[in-house]
Amino acid sequence: MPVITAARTIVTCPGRNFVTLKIETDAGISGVGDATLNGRELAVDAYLAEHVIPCLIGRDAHRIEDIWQYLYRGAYWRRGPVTMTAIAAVDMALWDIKAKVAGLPLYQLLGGACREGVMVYGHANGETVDETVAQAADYVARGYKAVRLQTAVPGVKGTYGVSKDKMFYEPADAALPTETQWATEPYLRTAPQLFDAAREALGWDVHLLHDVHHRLTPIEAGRLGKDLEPYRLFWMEDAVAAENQAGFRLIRQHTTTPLAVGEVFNSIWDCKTLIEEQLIDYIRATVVHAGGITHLRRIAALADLYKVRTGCHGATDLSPVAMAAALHFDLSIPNFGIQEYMRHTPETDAVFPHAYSFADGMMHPGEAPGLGVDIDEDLAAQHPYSPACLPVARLPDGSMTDW
Ligand SMILES: O=C(O)C(=O)C[C@H](O)[C@H](O)CO
Ligand SMILES: [Mg+2]
Repeated sequence: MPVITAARTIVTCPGRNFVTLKIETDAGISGVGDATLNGRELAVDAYLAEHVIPCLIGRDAHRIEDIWQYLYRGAYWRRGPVTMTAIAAVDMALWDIKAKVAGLPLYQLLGGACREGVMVYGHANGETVDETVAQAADYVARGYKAVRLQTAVPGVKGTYGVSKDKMFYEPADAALPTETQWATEPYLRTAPQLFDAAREALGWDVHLLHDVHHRLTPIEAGRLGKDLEPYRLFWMEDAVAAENQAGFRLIRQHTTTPLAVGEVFNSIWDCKTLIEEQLIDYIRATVVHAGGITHLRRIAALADLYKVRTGCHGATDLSPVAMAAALHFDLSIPNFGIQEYMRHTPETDAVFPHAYSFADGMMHPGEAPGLGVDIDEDLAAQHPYSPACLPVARLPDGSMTDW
């Protein structure tokens, strides 16, 4: 059995902040796990360093489930994004070690491939409907089978999802939260125009997705879902604040547009009602924020009973370590739906050399043993941590709303 001899976190900022956990064993084999919680990176770093790492030393690295239970139950204060991101990092690193010891890519240990590749969606965004549709066309030309479209709402400064840097959208942009605006009525008028233009230009052979980013009330979301029905979206994401799960019952009564939610969920308990009552179609809980591969497999198994498919979060704040873990998971589960894929910058890719690849709209984790991703610690050290927060949003009258 490989015994855990040391563990440490590496905080680096190759364009954006990432926290990586590295666990070492007496077998000379180490594993990596992503511990990045966007805008709150140092909270997880401290949680790992102060409360988790001391508990790992001397344990059998192969006992993944037992260590998961030990950390989850042992905290007494269960769940929450900081705790579950820390546990996720440990879990990913232990699966990495186990698969390296076996000499197999991780997906083989998870039951083997259920499909040839993982369908991903990219992000198209623009200041105008035309610019956004042109961006989407660019993604289609690059082989993408699915594209998320977000366009600026006229008169709304800093509309969610619209960025100057088209390829590497990163909302955590300042040491203190940037103030953006939100106005629901113009948004509800603009979104159907966007998808009308998109279908007109792109046709029907590409999946179109949209993220509402928690902005609407349930009845507004029902109206938007209904207005978008003619354009046959793959999904409408985060239509209401995810805490208000009863809101999804109301949305369901009004629209057949498929619903996705869950990027901010951190445990199966967040997903349970929505899945069991079949209030959603895609669960977006992700490997780094929902307790790692061990816990996400449990969520996917529950979802499979109700024909709910996965659509894991995959924004750039998930490091290449989490991206690799997600791809092994996606390849191995029966009820995979789609995987979000926002490309990392070349600086990030250099710090995290990886085996996964993209071709023709599909990704594959590769055949390297383990997760197939590493961290170049010398290079990481050249990019020191730089504080960056997610934005906040205000309504036209100045009151705070959900970002
Ligand atoms: O990728 C998405 O769907 C998002 O909503 C991106 C989030 O705003 C981002 O990951 C927050 O850290
Ligand atoms: Mg989202």
